Amino acid sequence: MAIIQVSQLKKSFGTLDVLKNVSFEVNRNDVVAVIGPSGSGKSTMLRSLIHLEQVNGGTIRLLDQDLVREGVYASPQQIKQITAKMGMVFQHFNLFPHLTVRENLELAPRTVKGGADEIVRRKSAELLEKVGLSDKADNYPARLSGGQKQRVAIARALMMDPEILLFDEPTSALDPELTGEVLQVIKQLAKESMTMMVVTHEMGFAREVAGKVMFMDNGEFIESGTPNEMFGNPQFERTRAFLQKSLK
Ligand SMILES: Nc1ncnc2c1ncn2[C@@H]1O[C@H](COP(=O)(O)OP(=O)(O)OP(=O)(O)O)[C@@H](O)[C@H]1O
Repeated sequence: MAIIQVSQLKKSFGTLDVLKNVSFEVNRNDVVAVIGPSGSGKSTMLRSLIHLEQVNGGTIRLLDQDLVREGVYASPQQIKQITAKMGMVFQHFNLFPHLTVRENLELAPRTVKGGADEIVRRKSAELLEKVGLSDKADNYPARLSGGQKQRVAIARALMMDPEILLFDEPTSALDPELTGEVLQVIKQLAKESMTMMVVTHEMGFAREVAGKVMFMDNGEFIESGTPNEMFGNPQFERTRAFLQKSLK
């Protein structure tokens, strides 16, 4: 069942048409890798899904509710309610530098959801264990490696029990030797059937973990298919040309 349904999405920044006509669906439990050249609109598409960008036209239906239908947005209250079921992980982590790792995890559940202290504390401990960072709970982000920061960011997103997780180039800011630990956490989430869209330049990850790969170019999805189709089938010419160029 499709829990992300997007049709004819359009987004411009001034005179620059960044999303020209974006349509796609993602089913529950799918892991989708979004690939494509720099500037093609991948981040803007992802940010539009969680209402960090306001689109100029088209429809985004999430978990059977319209965030925006033919360019008309739901009420602020409905938008809040819909986007509360989604989590996002950013390229540059976006952790609060003045809060410890544990406080980063617990801030939103306490303030937004008004969670009981003990339950929130238990959950943050569980999630830090899940991402292998139990011993860093009282550290400030500045004391962590990039890979550790990104694992904290993932744990923080999970604190809100999202039904959909969006990742915007989660390993692009990391030294190559630190990408593995982050990809491992995402792989584990895939095993647990989390619905995920991952904008990535890591073709190995797309091949290994994603059930579907979507190739965006110039504000549109041009080709999509299973990793085997996309990376092996000459029919997907545009993707193949992009891969050849990006491997050079
Ligand atoms: N807030 C903004 N204001 C003006 N232009 C923007 C803004 N955000 C993005 N753009 C422009 O929109 C285009 C698409 O950007 P976007 O970040 O979505 O591409 P991308 O495919 O994610 O690229 P990359 O792989 O380099 O991250 C780029 O030309 C970018 O400069």
